[in-house]
Amino acid sequence: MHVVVNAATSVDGKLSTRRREQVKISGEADFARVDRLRADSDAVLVGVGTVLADDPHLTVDDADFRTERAAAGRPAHPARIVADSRARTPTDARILDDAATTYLLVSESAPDDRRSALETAGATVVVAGESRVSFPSAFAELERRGIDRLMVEGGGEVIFSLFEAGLVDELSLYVGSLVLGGRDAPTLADGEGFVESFPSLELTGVERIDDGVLLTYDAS
Ligand SMILES: NC(=O)C1=CN([C@@H]2O[C@H](COP(=O)(O)OP(=O)(O)OC[C@H]3O[C@@H](n4cnc5c(N)ncnc54)[C@H](O)[C@@H]3O)[C@@H](O)[C@H]2O)C=CC1
Ligand SMILES: Nc1nc(O)c(N)c(N[C@@H]2O[C@H](COP(=O)(O)O)[C@@H](O)[C@H]2O)n1
Repeated sequence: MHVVVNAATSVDGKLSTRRREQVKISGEADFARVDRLRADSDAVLVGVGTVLADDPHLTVDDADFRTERAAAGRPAHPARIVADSRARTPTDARILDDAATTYLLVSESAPDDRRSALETAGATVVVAGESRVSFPSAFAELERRGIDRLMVEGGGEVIFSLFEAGLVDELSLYVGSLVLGGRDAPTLADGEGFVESFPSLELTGVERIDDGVLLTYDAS
């Protein structure tokens, strides 16, 4: 599976505010680029922290991109995937509507009643890992279900885990021209943090978009 992480941060590396409220960091042209990335993907993944904070829809906005996908025999929208160890996704989350297939990656510790409620709400539940989602085994299962190109949209906990597991192939990072600050605000990669061996990236592109900069990296 080819994994592309995309995120937008402030110049001080924050994904959102200390209140974890969504901030529009990207401008119009960058959101159009993100839409293109979604349209080129088999699935888009976020963590449950992002679902709880943003209630995202994760569908393709541009009708031409959807038509292009349909012409290639693909569903109009990529599948949506939530990493949600304890099945905390609300049953009325936008990600569970019938616009696209939604996979919920849960761990063995997810309560049965929450799993059933989310299945009833339309999710396809995949169990991987004991207390938290094991991305290597979850991705192997997703690959068996036909997901070869995966886009990851955040947040910082999930992105850290994917770097830690060596599962990131590409990173595209839009740096908007604003400062969010806050020692508790989420950053591109949170989690435990690395102390000895750091994932190193190869810078493959620098481009001005809107009033910010798109940095692209090869991480494989
Ligand atoms: N500016 C941007 O591009 C984006 C910003 N955001 C912002 O990021 C914040 C949410 O990020 P986070 O709180 O970091 O949450 P997150 O979206 O990374 O989700 C973390 C949760 O995922 C679950 N999870 C399951 N297995 C896991 C594993 N192996 N490793 C890590 N997590 C695992 C856990 O329940 C964990 O609490 C929000 O404020 C949101 O607005 C989110 C996405 C993109
Ligand atoms: N690329 C990007 N730029 C920003 O400025 C952002 N705030 C985000 N956030 C991500 O977009 C998701 C919202 O998706 P929908 O519009 O609801 O489909 C949000 O959940 C973050 O993953 N991204």
